[in-house]
This record gives sequence, C-alpha cells and structure tokens, in this order.
Amino acid sequence: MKKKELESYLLRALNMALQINGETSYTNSFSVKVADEGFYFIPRLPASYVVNDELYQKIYLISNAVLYPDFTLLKQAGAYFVPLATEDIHVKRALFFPWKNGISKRLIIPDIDKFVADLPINKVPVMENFTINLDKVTSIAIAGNSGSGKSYALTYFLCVLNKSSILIIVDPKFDMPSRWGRENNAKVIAPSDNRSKSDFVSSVNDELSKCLELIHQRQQVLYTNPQADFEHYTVVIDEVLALSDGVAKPIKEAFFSLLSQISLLGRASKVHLLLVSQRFDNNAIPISCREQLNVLIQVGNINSKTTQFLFPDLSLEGIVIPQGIGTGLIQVIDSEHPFQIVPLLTPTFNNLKGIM
Ligand SMILES: Nc1ncnc2c1ncn2[C@@H]1O[C@H](COP(=O)(O)OP(=O)(O)OP(=O)(O)O)[C@@H](O)[C@H]1O
Repeated sequence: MKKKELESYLLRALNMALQINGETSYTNSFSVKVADEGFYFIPRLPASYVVNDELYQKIYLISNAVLYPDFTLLKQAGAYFVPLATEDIHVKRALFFPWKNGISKRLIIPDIDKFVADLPINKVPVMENFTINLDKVTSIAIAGNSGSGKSYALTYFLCVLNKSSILIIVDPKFDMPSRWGRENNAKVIAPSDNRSKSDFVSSVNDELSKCLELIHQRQQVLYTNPQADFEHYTVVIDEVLALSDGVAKPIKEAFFSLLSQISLLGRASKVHLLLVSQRFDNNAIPISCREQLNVLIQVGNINSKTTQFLFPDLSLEGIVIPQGIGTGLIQVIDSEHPFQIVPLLTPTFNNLKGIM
C-alpha cells in the first residue's frame, strides 16, 4: 500500500471509531501523516477533545487492529508527543505512533549446528528480523510457568551463545542444561546426592565470586587500555528461584550480593548473566539485578499476574499475543531496538540427540 492510500485508510478508520465529540478529519479536526518508521496523528487545535494519554491509547487500539498484520504498532507507556516543523500554531505538534513492519515471525531452524556455524560472531537471532547484539546487552532473563517453553528457549540460547561466549552453567534441576553442558564441554555446576542445598548454593557463590574477580581483572585492563576487547563470558542459571528459596540466610545474602554486583559491573567487561525462572519476584533475584536486566523474555501465559515482575508498567491492552507453544513477549533495552515490548515466538529447531 502506498503512503497516501495508507493515510486515507487510517483516517477512515479513525473517523469511524474514534468518536471525539463528532470531530473528524472531514471537519478538519485532525489529519494523519504516514512516515517510514510510523505515523503521525496531527490534531488541529484548539479542539473540543483533549489530546492526552487516553486519546493516544484509543488511537493506538484502533490503528493497531486495522494495521495488523502489515505493521505492528510499538506500545508506548504514555502519549508520544513530537513537535512539527511548521509556523502554524494550530498544527505544530503531533502524536507519533512508531511501528515495525509486519508482525513477529518465528525462526524455523532445520539444522541448529549449521545455523550456528553460519552465524556471525556476537549475533543472537531471536525472530526473523529481530537479532540481539551480544555487545550491546548484559543480562538476559527468561520467565515462564512450567511447560511454557523456558527450557526449550534456554537450549536455543545455549547453542547460539556458545559461538560467541564462554558458558558456565548452573543447573539446580540437573536436567537438560547439564546434558547440554556435557555434550558441549561447558562447565556445569549441579547438585549431587551427598550435599545439602546450602552447600550447593555455596559452590554457586564460589563460581560467581570467580566471575566477579574476572570483572575486576578486566576493569584493570580497561583502566590502562579503554579499547581492550574481551571474550564474552556468560553465567547461565536455570531455575534461579530453586537456588534462592530455602537456603541459609547468609548464603542467600551472598548469592544476592554477587548477582547484583555482576549485573551492575559486568557490562564493560563483557560478563553476562542468563537467568531462567518461573518468576522474577524479589525472592528470586535482588531488585538491583532485576533493574539491570536488558533482555526480558516472558513465555507462556501472558496476563497482568505473569508480567508483573518483568514488565510492571505494561498495559496489555491492544498487544496481539501470538498463540501456541513457545510464545510470549520480549523487550530488549539497548541502543538498537525500539524501547517497546514486542510479541515473541521463540525459535523452533531440530531435536538435539542425547540432550532433549
Ligand atoms: N519454540 C518452540 N518450538 C517447538 N516446540 C516448542 C517450542 N517451545 C517449547 N516447545 C515445546 O513445548 C514443550 C514444553 O517446553 P519446555 O519443556 O521448554 O517447558 P518449560 O517451561 O521448561 O517447562 P518446565 O519448567 O516444566 O521444564 C516441550 O515439549 C517443547 O519441545
């Protein structure tokens, strides 16, 4: 569709559904301008309607539905005002609705080994036309109820991250991540029969301390050579809640303190956390660690309860959540992606023999 056609289509949709005191584009009360990266709603002011968050969300709801599946509007927390380059005071501002082309599309990977072999370094593809750059993010979190596809998504990330990063795996369930580590020669920390839970978490703390030491060493190098480059180093912790729940207080406190420090300091030294948990409440990880997460993934059931920890400010109204297995929401907070939360379909790949 050409821009002019799209403008007229959007205008018709808004004229019919917006219902703002009978004001329409026919009465010259507003207009629409389509750009590459989104569209502008230009109110002609003063008008008998209020240009506020409520109006913005109403236009979002109407437009998102009529643009689906050609465009996905990127949900904003409040009205997104932009100034326009004109001398005419009546139309000097607009509401902007950023979009991305099309809808989120799942990656289907028939041969994950080949896929990873062909992958450029530091690239972590998540969906078609949606790739994370490992240089731009520090901590990743995957949340979801049992059976939502967390382990499956984690396996995918392990395969892909293995290309660009040293991986250390903490696996309290001694399950798939341990098998993956065994097959791929990664260091795995898993509980054994003759050790208490606190003892196990202590060994995790030992590993996290080493990780913090590495950060300090790399900081020293950066101090003398700010251009220094390091190999990515990622600590993967499956079922974080199983670690932080029910261990002796000093051990939990040490665990939390180490997680906080690594997530706060790891960015420049390329040390990452990849955390997986049913939920990320204050019991699972410390608040300061949660605040540093910059890839947030929620799979499975999406509702206000399940999103309250990773996406506390999100209103789900109008977001089209894909149906089916391995679906949810993703937010990447870096300089490359729009800040908004987008629907997610996790990649599907071939079965890994001996692991899955
Ligand atoms: N993107 C996907 N493509 C194909 N199958 C998927 C995808 N995501 C999940 N699945 C399938 O969904 C099922 C449940 O996934 P998974 O075992 O990862 O859930 P989980 O959240 O880890 O559950 P639990 O916490 O109980 O381990 C598995 O059979 C898995 O193969």
